[in-house]
Amino acid sequence: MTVLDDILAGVREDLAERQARVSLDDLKQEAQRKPDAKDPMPVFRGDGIAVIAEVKRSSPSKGELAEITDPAALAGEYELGGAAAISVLTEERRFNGSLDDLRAVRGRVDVPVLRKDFIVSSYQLWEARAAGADMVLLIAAALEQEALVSLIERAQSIGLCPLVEVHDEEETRRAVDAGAQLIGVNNRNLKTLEVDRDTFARVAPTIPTELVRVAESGVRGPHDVIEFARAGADVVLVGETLVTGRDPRASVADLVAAGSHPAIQQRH
Ligand SMILES: O=P(O)(O)OC[C@@H](O)[C@@H](O)c1c[nH]c2ccccc12
Repeated sequence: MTVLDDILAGVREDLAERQARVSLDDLKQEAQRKPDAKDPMPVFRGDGIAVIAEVKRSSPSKGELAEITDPAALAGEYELGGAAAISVLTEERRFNGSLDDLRAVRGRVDVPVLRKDFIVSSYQLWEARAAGADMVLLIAAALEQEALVSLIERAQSIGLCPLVEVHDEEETRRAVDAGAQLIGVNNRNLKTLEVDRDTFARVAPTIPTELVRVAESGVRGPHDVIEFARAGADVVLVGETLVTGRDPRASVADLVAAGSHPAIQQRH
């Protein structure tokens, strides 16, 4: 059993509990009362490398990273530093996140908000929208092709922008076939939790140029932003470096500045 299998088993148990408490109809009604979702794609395709800054308390590989008593305040700092979007981990068991964190962040920032979780059911898409999310992560390694296709379509139909996460060329082919417009290459293998920063450079060339490419995990600072940009990233997604640093606003600003360096060739 891989780490991913183990995480997914816990996610399914927690999901079943929530489904027993709140009906899908009630969730849909709540989602429909929310303002329309914000589309992150124009900014992602715009000048410079966009930074998605993540609210991440813990991870299965490192345990507790930061206490984060006020996720909204942290997200506010990220936004002031120039983050193009905020990612909020909502998985509870391993990442110590919650949908309450996402709601709090949504209440504070104007930029798009990503629900970062292990989504296996359209119920979780409605939960995301009801909590005010604009984007959702869909992990190719966690989904059969049929489920990936239908979750991408369903997400789009309720106004959510799906970020489809891949880790190798085969998953990339599946994501492209499934109609993904926004593809994240995770430098961390979710089956072993190992980070290999060369993953992005290896996999990115197999993503069609008209799609938007996100480099995920292992971004330690401005130098890595420049490296991933040179390898074809339009966007970087950064968690640990920001939550463990002393000044999250300044850290984001440094990454954003690196991503607008004139030496970086813009693809879009
Ligand atoms: O903390 P890092 O190394 O900057 O990584 C952030 C993000 O990429 C990582 O949290 C992540 C990428 N894909 C995921 C899927 C599930 C949970 C977490 C993740």
